[in-house]
Amino acid sequence: MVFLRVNNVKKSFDGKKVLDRVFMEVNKGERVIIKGPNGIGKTTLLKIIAGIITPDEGSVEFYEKPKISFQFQNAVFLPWLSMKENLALFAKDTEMLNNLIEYFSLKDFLHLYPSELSGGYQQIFSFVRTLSVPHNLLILDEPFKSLDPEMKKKEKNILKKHLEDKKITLLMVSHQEGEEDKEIADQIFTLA
Ligand SMILES: Nc1ncnc2c1ncn2[C@@H]1O[C@H](COP(=O)(O)OP(=O)(O)OP(=O)(O)O)[C@@H](O)[C@H]1O
Repeated sequence: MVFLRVNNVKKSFDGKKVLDRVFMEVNKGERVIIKGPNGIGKTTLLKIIAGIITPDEGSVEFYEKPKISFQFQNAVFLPWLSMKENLALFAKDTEMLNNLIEYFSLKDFLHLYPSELSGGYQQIFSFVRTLSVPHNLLILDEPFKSLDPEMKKKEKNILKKHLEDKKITLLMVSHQEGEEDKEIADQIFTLA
């Protein structure tokens, strides 16, 4: 069953063509990894699908009402709130949130402010928040960036379990090497 279709999408910034005639079809529950060199337009495509950026031409059609949770490439938190307060703002699935706090051993970090966390832990908190926002379409922009191999494995394992359990559709930008993407992806979509 088709979940979404990207139909002939074009986008330019300041007269520079970034996306040109992009077509994409994603089935419900499918896991799509989007690849391509830096600056080719991967984030722009994700933002167009999420409705954050409007395409110059073309359209994105959904065949089921999307409930989107989006992890941005750079973690965005309110600097004047603790991590606990930041999570409480959006992470409405408290069962998922508490399970993930336990799984990633984050309890000791909850009282800290975003600027007091390492880059890797900011990414993990961002991932935890994204999974704890109710969704049927999960959009992850380089979620493994800045993670050490052990954390990356942990994050991948919980992501796979989450997708399997709930029939969630995944769009993910990733720069993983070689066979690594195949652990998660049903479809690899390359922008060139
Ligand atoms: N709001 C914007 N205004 C102007 N130019 C933009 C804007 N957003 C993106 N661009 C440009 O569009 C191009 C594609 O950017 P995008 O972030 O989509 O690439 P990417 O493939 O995700 O790159 P990376 O792998 O480095 O994250 C870049 O040249 C970027 O500078």
